[in-house]
Amino acid sequence: MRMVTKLVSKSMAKSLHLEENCFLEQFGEGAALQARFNYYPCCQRPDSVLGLKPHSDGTGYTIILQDIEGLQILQNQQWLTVPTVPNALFILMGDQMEIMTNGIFKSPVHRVITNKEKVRTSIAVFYTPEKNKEIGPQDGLVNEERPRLFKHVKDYEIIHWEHYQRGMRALHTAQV
Ligand SMILES: O=C(O)CCC(=O)C(=O)O
Ligand SMILES: [Fe+2]
Repeated sequence: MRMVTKLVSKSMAKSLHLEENCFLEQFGEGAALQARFNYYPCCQRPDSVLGLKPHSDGTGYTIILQDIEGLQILQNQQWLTVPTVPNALFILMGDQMEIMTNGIFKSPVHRVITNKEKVRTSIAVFYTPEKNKEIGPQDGLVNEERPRLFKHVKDYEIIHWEHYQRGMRALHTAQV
């Protein structure tokens, strides 16, 4: 998984014409990788029961492997289903990547719906900056055309969790 995060972090930096290690440096040597194994049983009332409530992740980003469809992303007030691609990992931006890219990569609200016939399992690996490490918009992404949108933050996932439990987003707390 470390290798995946190195590859993904470098690729994202390159795609924004930044020095390839800049995000890895923000995450720090002690960046956390935590895996959550999700099991969604069949549900007789998928019309009224969700597998996971709408939320954004407080991570840098989250690496997801899913066996069947169920994960949905909110875009323009519409829920879009993330397709299952065999042997593919799905990389979902978290709030801290939105902060580091000064709003260029968006951390989407997502949810999991339930299914009458099929059990669903997924593995979510949460990649989060090192404890006590300050992160913020990357220098090359703040300029006259794109003013700074976010402050520097530290241990953002704590405030994110407090908001999550109340069904709220925390990203506004990092806005300038
Ligand atoms: O089960 C999934 O596909 C996504 C899980 C998720 O969004 C989460 O654990 O934060
Ligand atoms: Fe999530």
